[in-house]
Amino acid sequence: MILQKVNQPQDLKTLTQEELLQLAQELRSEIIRVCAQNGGHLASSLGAVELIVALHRVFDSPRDRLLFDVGHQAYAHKILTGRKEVFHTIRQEGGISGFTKVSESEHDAITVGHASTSLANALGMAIARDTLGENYHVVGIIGDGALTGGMALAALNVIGERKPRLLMILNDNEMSISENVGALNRYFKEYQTKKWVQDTQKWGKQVLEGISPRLFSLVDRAKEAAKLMLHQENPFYAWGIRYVGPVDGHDLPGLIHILEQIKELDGPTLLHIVTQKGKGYGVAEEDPIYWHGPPGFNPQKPEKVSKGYSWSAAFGDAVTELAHKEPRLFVITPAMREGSGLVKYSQTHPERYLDTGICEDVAATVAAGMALRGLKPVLAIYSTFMQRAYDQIIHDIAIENLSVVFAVDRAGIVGGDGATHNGVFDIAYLRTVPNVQIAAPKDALELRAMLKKALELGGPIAIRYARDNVEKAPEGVWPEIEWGRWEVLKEGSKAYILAFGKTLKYALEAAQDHPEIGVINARFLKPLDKGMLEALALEGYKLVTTEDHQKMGGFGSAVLEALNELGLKPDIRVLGLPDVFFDHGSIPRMHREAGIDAAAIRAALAGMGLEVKTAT
Ligand SMILES: CC(=O)c1sc(CCOP(=O)(O)OP(=O)(O)O)c(C)[n+]1Cc1cnc(C)nc1N
Ligand SMILES: [Mg+2]
Repeated sequence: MILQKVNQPQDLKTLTQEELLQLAQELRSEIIRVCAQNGGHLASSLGAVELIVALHRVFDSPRDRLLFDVGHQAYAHKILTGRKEVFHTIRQEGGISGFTKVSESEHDAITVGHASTSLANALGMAIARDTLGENYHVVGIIGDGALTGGMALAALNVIGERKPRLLMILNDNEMSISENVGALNRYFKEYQTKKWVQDTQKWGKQVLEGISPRLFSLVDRAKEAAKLMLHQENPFYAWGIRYVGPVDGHDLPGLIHILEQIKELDGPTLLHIVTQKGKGYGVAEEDPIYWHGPPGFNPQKPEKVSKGYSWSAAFGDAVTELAHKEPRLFVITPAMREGSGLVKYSQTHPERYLDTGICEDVAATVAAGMALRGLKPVLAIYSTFMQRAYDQIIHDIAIENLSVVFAVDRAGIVGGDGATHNGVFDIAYLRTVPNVQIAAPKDALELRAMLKKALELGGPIAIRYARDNVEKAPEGVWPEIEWGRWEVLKEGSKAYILAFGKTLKYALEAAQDHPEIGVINARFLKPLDKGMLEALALEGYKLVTTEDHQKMGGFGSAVLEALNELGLKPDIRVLGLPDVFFDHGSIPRMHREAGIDAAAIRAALAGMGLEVKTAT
């Protein structure tokens, strides 16, 4: 086993070409083995194995800085940089992160999880290096999906003007999570498949390698330059960035050779490599969408497993049905078709579906344009990724009170993806925006009622739901809902728990066998049900609010502000996430630690003088 001899990147420098090829295979096997037990970003990491081996062969991490965009494809990088003994803990409770993370290793140049940040970060590092008179390489590694993000494209614009010594590697597998989209993606697809590019590459390489590698490399570079000239419409040419490629991203000797050739070039260079997502593992090559991020599986007999009926599926079913009745409904996703439950919708209503690529800001403002011209856009977006559209929500949608429905998925702590993916800030940043309304359904039926009502009401409305399973609602059923009214689920004689969203299940658990404790489905946060709140306070009930969101600025804050406006001071406790980031791990454990679960609710009630069983 070669991997036994490799603990740090410098151990690659002495390996022969055969040993490096063997190492790549061993890395692949280890990634498959660990993803089979833990789940994880299998297909992306398999596709980046040769690239990562070549990078650590040619460059000197941690002196040289390797920045992985999104960071989900970096499993081989983690194994090669001193973490092979703990790689089996990836994404697990107390284990290493599933993305690169600065605090985890000196070899992890950036902490990531959101796409499209690597190039701007790399530019910053290159400028710092040059300003401080230091000397090391900065390499940004970005996928074709991440390159659809505005941040990445804008960074190229600055890089091409400033022209620092910087290497960018476009890992082009034509996939985001779904098939990749966008004009740039289409251009490269044509460009790569241009017959003459492929033929010249293949023929040229065979003939010239027979003569002399030195001659080959000279001609190889001449051909690159010629191609660039021939392809003046090549967008990188316009950006003032030297473009090299496309080259085979699985040809390890070829990658090492070309990286050595371009490593010392001055100015910004983009190396375009073509890879296969899922490379080396049949099922993942055939279906890189499912195997982008599978749960655990049997490595000998890998099969797709259903993860149950989720909130995303409930949303997808509802919006697919609604679109039959509402011809102006139009659904937008920023590159999360599968994650947002939109596969069926996209097949049923392709003419009213748009995948913008990984650009949530663009998606939000496209929705604004649609609303301005008579459509009823529904933007399906994860809470965490909606952070990328904050200004657009204010500037392009809320000021004019445009009718955009935000189907906010993954609201709350999400588990394996950790701090970069938790959806725990959206209430705070949405509720301060005038005209925006915020609701959280308790089940799939209430989701349908809210979606339908939101489309009727108009204005910017966010309907948020967690990364969780939910009971399927019957087709064709569209209940009415009294907008802005909370729902008493359980009467209480002394206290009420006001639960917003996912914590409702904890509230019901806490109130079980306690006739003195009532439970309210506080499903509307903006507008808050001030009438019910006032009545509860005036009647002297003790109150506890709960939410799977930062305590600061969340649902509880809204309740306290309302009570203050009403001039009421009931005995109240606000339970929410503390002012820290939650890493990857078990959601129930993090909820327990955060103090928002049933035990925490009972402890709060006990602290207010109620006789409750505190052990649940
Ligand atoms: C992990 C995660 O959240 C991923 S990985 C991924 C596809 C990236 O495609 P790319 O071509 O860059 O890489 P590839 O998988 O190797 O093909 C998306 C859209 N996401 C979700 C997502 C959405 N939006 C933003 C801003 N960031 C992320 N990370
Ligand atoms: Mg890709």
